[in-house]
Amino acid sequence: MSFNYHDGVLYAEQCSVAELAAQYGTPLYVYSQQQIMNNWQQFATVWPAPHRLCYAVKANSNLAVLHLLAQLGAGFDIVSGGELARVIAAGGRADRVVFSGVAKSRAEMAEALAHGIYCFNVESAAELEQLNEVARAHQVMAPVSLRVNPDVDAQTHPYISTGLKTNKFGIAMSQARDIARRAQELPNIQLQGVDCHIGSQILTAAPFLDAADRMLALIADLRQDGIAIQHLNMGGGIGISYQHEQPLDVSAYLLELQRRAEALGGLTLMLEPGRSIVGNAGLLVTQVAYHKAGEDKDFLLVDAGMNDLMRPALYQAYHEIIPVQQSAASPLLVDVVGPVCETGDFLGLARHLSASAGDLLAVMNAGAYGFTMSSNYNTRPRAAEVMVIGDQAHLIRERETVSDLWKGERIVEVPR
Ligand SMILES: Cc1ncc(COP(=O)(O)O)c(C=O)c1O
Ligand SMILES: N[C@@H](CCCC[NH3+])C(=O)O
Repeated sequence: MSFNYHDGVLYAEQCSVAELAAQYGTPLYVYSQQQIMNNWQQFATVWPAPHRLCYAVKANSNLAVLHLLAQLGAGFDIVSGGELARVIAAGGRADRVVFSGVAKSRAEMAEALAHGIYCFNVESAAELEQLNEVARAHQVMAPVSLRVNPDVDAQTHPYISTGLKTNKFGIAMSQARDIARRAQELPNIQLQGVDCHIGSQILTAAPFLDAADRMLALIADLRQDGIAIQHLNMGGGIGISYQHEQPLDVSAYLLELQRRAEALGGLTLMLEPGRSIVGNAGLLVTQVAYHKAGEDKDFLLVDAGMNDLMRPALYQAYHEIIPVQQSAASPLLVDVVGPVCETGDFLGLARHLSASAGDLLAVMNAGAYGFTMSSNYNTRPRAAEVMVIGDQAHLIRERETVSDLWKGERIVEVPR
């Protein structure tokens, strides 16, 4: 791991987290470049070409993170025109981009066609028809993968489960053959593959392999219908350890996927990992503003809130919270809560910590869906982000200033 204690002080690679907080202020996101690279290699070493890894940009879309992954040879899974623009700005290759999302606009389709992306992961019959129209208007062929909903239970939090037929995502398995046939008929659609994504923070291989079997059976059916399918994209979703969970063995999963796909033959495999690439490579540093002794329990009131890290409030997600400077004082039972005016504004409940005003805490495993889900609620500027490379720290996003937050707003005079 790239975050370790030395003489009681937390380090990110060879940089003291306390010194980073002193230099850049808090709340502060700190990422380890080495950890991102290690996570990437874990996939890349067992995934020989032509198989392709498309990093899910939504997990962490900082340009420095995207640039690093582009240099490592990554493709990118995007869900908006904004994410496409980020990939391009970071030096990513458009021809390695796959475009997911249930409600792509015409403008987003046109933009992605102009850049020559690898394919659109199409999620409905209506989207397919619209994409054909947009491609025809631009006199190009639109490369397409059909995102199918395999109806498997990913056994994860209901808000991040996407592969059940009650979820909004993907084309129902029962409609996939008809829609594939329609794709063949449409003059500006080039059907290349099929994909699925069953959910996120999945800790066992079983739901993935169950989905893979269903997708492979579909590919066999489509081929029987005379429809050539060249790739199978199994999406992202590989979980990480936030508490003491045992995550699945990535290489074993990838090898088993390859083994099952080889039985069918002629398939390029793709994945869209997000969290498993950046999740454990980031932490959020926050400073304790006050210690409040309550009647029933104590609170540590800190300067990071749900607007900085939304996962605890939104999913009751657990993030380990540790002191930046270890102390010998005996820990107290506390709720670690933010400054936002919401009861759901907590980073951790019922934790054993000894910390007082001015002390720094690190919220661990915050590299994925941390900064990207942050907001300006309560007119709070978003945190700065720092990338650590060995003993060097690089400011990769400045803290917002308050006046940034009303850019574009207009005062309207009240009629007299
Ligand atoms: C279509 C798609 N692909 C990939 C991902 C990345 O998932 P994860 O970060 O769990 O790997 C997501 C998010 O859940 C997604 O919706
Ligand atoms: N945002 C979720 C992950 C899933 C999002 C993408 N489908 C999280 O923080 O865990």
